[in-house]
Amino acid sequence: MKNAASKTTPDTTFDVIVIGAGPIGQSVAARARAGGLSVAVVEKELVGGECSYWACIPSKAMLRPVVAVADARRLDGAREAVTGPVAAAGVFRRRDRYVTDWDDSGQAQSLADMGAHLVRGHGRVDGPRRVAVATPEETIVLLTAVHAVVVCTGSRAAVPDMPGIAEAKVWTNRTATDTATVPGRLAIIGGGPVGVEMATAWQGLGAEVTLIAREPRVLPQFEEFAGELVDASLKAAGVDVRHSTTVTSMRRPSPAGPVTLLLDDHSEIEADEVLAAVGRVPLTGDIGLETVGLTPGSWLDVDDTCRVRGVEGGWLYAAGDVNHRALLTHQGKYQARMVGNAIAAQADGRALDTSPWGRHAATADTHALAQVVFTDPEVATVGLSADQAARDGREIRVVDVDIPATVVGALLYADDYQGQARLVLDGATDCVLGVTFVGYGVTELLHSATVAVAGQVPVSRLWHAVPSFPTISEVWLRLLEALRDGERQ
Ligand SMILES: Cc1cc2nc3c(=O)[nH]c(=O)nc-3n(C[C@H](O)[C@H](O)[C@H](O)COP(=O)(O)OP(=O)(O)OC[C@H]3O[C@@H](n4cnc5c(N)ncnc54)[C@H](O)[C@@H]3O)c2cc1C
Ligand SMILES: NC(=O)c1ccc[n+]([C@@H]2O[C@H](COP(=O)([O-])OP(=O)(O)OC[C@H]3O[C@@H](n4cnc5c(N)ncnc54)[C@H](O)[C@@H]3O)[C@@H](O)[C@H]2O)c1
Repeated sequence: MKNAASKTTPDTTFDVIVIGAGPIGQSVAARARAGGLSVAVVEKELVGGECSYWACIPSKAMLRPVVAVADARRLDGAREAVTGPVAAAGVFRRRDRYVTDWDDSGQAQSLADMGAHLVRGHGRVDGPRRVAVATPEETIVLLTAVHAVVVCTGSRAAVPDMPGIAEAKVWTNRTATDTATVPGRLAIIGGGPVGVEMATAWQGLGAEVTLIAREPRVLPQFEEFAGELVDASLKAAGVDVRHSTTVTSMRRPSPAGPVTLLLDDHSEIEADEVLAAVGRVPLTGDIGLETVGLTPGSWLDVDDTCRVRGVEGGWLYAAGDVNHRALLTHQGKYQARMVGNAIAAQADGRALDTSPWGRHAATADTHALAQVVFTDPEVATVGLSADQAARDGREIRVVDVDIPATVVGALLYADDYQGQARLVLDGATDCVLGVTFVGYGVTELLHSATVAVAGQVPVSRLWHAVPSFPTISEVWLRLLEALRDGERQ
């Protein structure tokens, strides 16, 4: 791992201090600089964070070649051109290029270009408006913030507690995205986004993957049909998917030998590596929260402007994974824009607009959260699922369409298209509350749905948004027709 040279400044008072230079910290810095404020950014590892080097970027760099080959295999005429397996070495080279060989000098330069001061080292809050940075040179740099400190320290992989797990040396998202050899057999614990994406990638790269999901289906937090379609496709690709199954212990008697996993049904699985994909833990254990009356190790509880609750003076903010609102890069960057704008507005003496959908309220986190899971088929979803809307006590209308049965553009895209779409409407206003698409090539459709949900577009107006023929986006028309046909019955 290479680090760009450290650069601190003699001036230790800044308008804003950001702890953590992942995508979210960088975005806060950019907005605060755009608002005319001076900014220090503290980073203990690589500028760019988990997302750039061990999460979004490397995982998608590895998945795209796997899915491109699968796409070709779904087309008569193109299928014949695929004459061998995915070349893992080429995929790893591609990934290494996208993570710039884990060298952050380019991203450090971007911070410098925006006029933010990078301080390399471990940052800790040190009482009100102060941050102490333990530098690699073993000095302490004390920084003072005039307006705000923003915690953007992100999260790390959770590792389940069970006998034998320490000796088994399990993979986390880091190993799963920076390893350059394909294990013969890979067992994955957890059927969330990390579990299903990594199962897709590593099975595609040649490993024999077993996916162990605690719930009755994978992707339990999404619409039921999403989990079912992804589940079926993983099985069709050769993944051994076990549902409603828990690993109770594991043993790896020899460090270079295989791992044996004991399951709750008393059966055993042998694997060469095991990936823990069971969620995240906040990186707040050692950032000085106790100096301002907060609990170390906890997710930071924030309001809609991402200001941390319970801190006198309101100078502490938290954005990105660390506040647990939405563990996604784009949603965190959205929060960062709110935070940067709010701090700049307050520094200027301007009032904040914190009303729902206001300029300084991250309303989309709760009402228009968008996410794509890059499996094959992909899952693209925004807003509320039918279950979430019902749990909120809303009166809703739900309509589903079978994409290959109704959308010719989908069939032109893939000869054996698999997919489904769901529209969730507010029964009182007929506005779009949520949309889920599952299918090949649906990722780029998602933003149409995001605009409809965030814009609270009513169905009557959607009829005037005419999708082009013959594209997969004609699924919108089929959803409206299914809704109208349902009304006639
Ligand atoms: C395998 C995987 C794939 C993913 N894919 C996607 C995807 O496709 N799309 C998507 O939207 N999201 C994806 N995510 C989620 C995404 O990675 C996170 O939501 C995102 O990284 C959060 O950004 P962040 O800036 O809050 O935290 P991070 O990216 O974790 O950055 C935090 C930074 O803070 C630094 N830091 C921590 N503590 C300190 C300290 N005390 N002092 C100084 N610096 C500190 C860290 O070194 C790090 O650089 C994925 C996650 C995983 C695990
Ligand atoms: N494309 C994307 O947007 C993308 C991709 C990867 C990750 N992410 C984000 O990163 C975060 C982490 O993802 P994740 O999949 O690790 O977490 P997750 O919390 O979304 O899913 C983890 C799954 O593991 C299960 N689990 C928990 N403990 C377990 C145990 N001991 N044994 C078996 N199963 C167990 C959970 O029930 C859950 O289904 C999520 O918020 C996710 O949205 C996003």
